Amino acid sequence: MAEDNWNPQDLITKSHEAKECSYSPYSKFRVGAALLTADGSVFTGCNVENACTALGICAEKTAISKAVSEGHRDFKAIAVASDMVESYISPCGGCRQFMREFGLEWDVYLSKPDGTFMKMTVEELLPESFGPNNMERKKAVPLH
Ligand SMILES: O=c1ccn([C@H]2C[C@H](O)[C@@H](CO)O2)c(=O)[nH]1
Ligand SMILES: [Zn+2]
Repeated sequence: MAEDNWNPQDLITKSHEAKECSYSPYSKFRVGAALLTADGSVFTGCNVENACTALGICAEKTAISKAVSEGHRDFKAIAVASDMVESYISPCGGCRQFMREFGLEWDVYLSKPDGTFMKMTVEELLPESFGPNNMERKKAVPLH
């Protein structure tokens, strides 16, 4: 996906494709995510549940962790997909905080299976948030 020339619909399609890998035998609620980084890479994720149900991980967290663990911290957008046709999938509070760690001014596309979406910034999803700037004495080690 080219850096300055990307189509939200492509990212949304990738999030629905990622949903196909959802491991959700307990909730039967499939979620997929596709995260676009500043250099044009896309990292996808799905929710991964567990018999110890509290240990499940959301699709958004999976995608963000994949990207960060491969050296990406600069994000442009994340698309999120579920099977709900009546309402847009809405990231849980934990995922909103997870997104916020990497900035407030990037976009979240909340989608439906027909490809329609609602676009919100991370800041709109999590106003008045607590973030890395509130932890100035614990600066992250820079990548390069
Ligand atoms: O935005 C969301 C909302 C829910 N879930 C997952 C968590 C759990 O596996 C299932 C039901 O909550 O959906 C996500 O992955 N992302
Ligand atoms: Zn979540």
